[in-house]
Amino acid sequence: MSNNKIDGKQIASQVTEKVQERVERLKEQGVTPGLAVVLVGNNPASQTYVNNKTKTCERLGMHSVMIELEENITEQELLKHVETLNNDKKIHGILVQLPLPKQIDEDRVIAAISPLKDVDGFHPESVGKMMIGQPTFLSCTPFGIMKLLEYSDVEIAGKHAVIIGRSNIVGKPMGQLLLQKDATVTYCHSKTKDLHTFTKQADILVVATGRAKMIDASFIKEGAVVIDVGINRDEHNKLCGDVDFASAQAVASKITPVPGGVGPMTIAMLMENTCLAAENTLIN
Ligand SMILES: NC(=O)C1=CN([C@@H]2O[C@H](COP(=O)(O)OP(=O)(O)OC[C@H]3O[C@@H](n4cnc5c(N)ncnc54)[C@H](OP(=O)(O)O)[C@@H]3O)[C@@H](O)[C@H]2O)C=CC1
Ligand SMILES: Nc1nc(=O)c2c([nH]1)NC[C@@H]1CN(c3ccc(C(=O)N[C@@H](CCC(=O)O)C(=O)O)cc3)C=[N+]21
Repeated sequence: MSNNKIDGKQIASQVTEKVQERVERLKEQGVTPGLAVVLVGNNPASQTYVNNKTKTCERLGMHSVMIELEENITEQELLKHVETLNNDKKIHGILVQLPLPKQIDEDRVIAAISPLKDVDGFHPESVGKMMIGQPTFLSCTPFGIMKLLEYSDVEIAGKHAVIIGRSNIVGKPMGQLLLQKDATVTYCHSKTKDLHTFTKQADILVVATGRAKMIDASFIKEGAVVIDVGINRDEHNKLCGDVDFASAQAVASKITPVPGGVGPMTIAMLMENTCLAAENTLIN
């Protein structure tokens, strides 16, 4: 199996093309969708993602602002910035890049973002709505993975989906979205005993652990679809996923690479969510 790579970059560009059309329609009605990205401190990896986000905005004709704040900012000061953005009519989406420095309570910052501008889908109101299947902003990475599966004609109903990782931003919402499409869902995490037993049953395996190349062919059932969320650096400082791609590709029916898999989809869905937030201002 050599032609089984899912091209996330290509699918992301199909998604952003549709977003671009919606941006043009919004502009005809006098609204330019605007995204604010808040970056605290100078983590070089975060800087790269944030730059990708603002560049994509510009390419699609959207308005974007980047707010860079000192590592030692207080929680109160950060909350003030969020409040200003909540009240800014030119801004439809707010993303506060995570993780935040330790003096800041992430939950409080996320809760301070207006749910109408919560394009990350991290606010408790958005998470709650997602859980009960009401329309809302969906967390960009799991949302992007659902699109990848859709564009790649992967059947979900009745399949056993195994998720490794249970973070609030990737693992947990991923399981919910797959459940809503009638998959049978199993969550694994660092306390899971005998991980192989579970992963070997997976028709769809989503890996989001942050452990470089931890999943090789021995964990994978012949013909499974493998989605690699991880973004790590290997021993040569090269970008790599949580899956050992060369090994896994030989047994998977379809597999996402890193880079060029889930990452570009996360950004595409952020653009779609920002566009939706702007459209909502015309309806409400
Ligand atoms: N491509 C993209 O767009 C994005 C990529 N990422 C990347 O995805 C990865 C995961 O991100 P995120 O969910 O935020 O990470 P977290 O660190 O928040 O969560 C990692 C999860 O993996 C579990 N885990 C860790 N080690 C093991 C192990 N050895 N066996 C089984 N489970 C394990 C943890 O278990 P426990 O809960 O028990 O600690 C935890 O639930 C990272 O590499 C991150 O950089 C993240 C967001 C977007
Ligand atoms: N509030 C918040 N929202 C996030 O969505 C969020 C976050 N915080 N913190 C960090 C993680 C990580 N994340 C990525 C997004 C895109 C790529 C991406 O575009 N990756 C490219 C490669 C990028 C590179 O070259 O480094 C790829 O996989 O092809 C990666 C990772 C979003 N996150």
